[in-house]
Amino acid sequence: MSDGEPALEIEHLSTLRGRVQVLWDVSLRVERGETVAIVGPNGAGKTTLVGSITGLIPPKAGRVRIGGADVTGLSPERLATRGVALVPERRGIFAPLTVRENLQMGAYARRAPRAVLAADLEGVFELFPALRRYRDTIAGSLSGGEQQMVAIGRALMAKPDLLLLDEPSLGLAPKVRAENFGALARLAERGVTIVLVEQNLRLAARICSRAYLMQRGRIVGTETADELARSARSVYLAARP
Ligand SMILES: Nc1ncnc2c1ncn2[C@@H]1O[C@H](COP(=O)(O)OP(=O)(O)OP(=O)(O)O)[C@@H](O)[C@H]1O
Repeated sequence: MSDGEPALEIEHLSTLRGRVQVLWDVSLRVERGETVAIVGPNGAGKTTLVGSITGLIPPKAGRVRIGGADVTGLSPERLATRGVALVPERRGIFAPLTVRENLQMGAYARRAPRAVLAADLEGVFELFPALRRYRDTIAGSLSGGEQQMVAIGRALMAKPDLLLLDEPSLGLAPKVRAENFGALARLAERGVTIVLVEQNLRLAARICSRAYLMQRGRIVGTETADELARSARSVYLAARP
């Protein structure tokens, strides 16, 4: 990644799913060290946008730049070597492997010395103490929240320049959700660049400094964390009987 360039820059991205256009002229920019949310209702196109950034759903038009380098349409594997780590919706861990093996898989492309990898593993265990306890447990047998810790930990083992998370609050009980967002907040404080795709505005506002709002495949506005927290309150009040 070159100095001074934004961590992520998307310009005029349009993407089809089958024959249906799902993303329309999406542009956004995330500076290094920022934590930025992409929020919007079901079907707004958030997952498609993540897929277009990570090469799973190559765009029809537009550009994706990571640290100034054009990575449009690169495969997820190639993108991983450019410093982008994805925590996918529904987590995508290796269920038959142990927690430790899952975490080690995250570092496979790094060719770092053993001592460095051991220190990084220790860093993940410090962030998620539950994983230290379960390091030799089969990951598939853990709770949803713990599996998400594994997925985030695995992404961190890649030492990413950009951490992308797709709906990390999905389907989790409030307590473990709060724990996991606490860990993300600590990562944000340490200067990890985070792009968080989220439907839960209140949670997004807790860790992000600003947000892009998506609706029907377009970016329709931006909000600061305070504005986002206020919108979360008004959505909540509007939903009350
Ligand atoms: N394989 C597909 N073929 C055609 N249309 C699709 C396909 N997958 C998704 N879509 C449509 O694309 C639109 C955006 O979906 P996407 O999953 O990106 O939204 P989202 O904001 O991530 O929503 P969610 O929170 O439900 O995941 C939706 O209207 C959806 O119906």
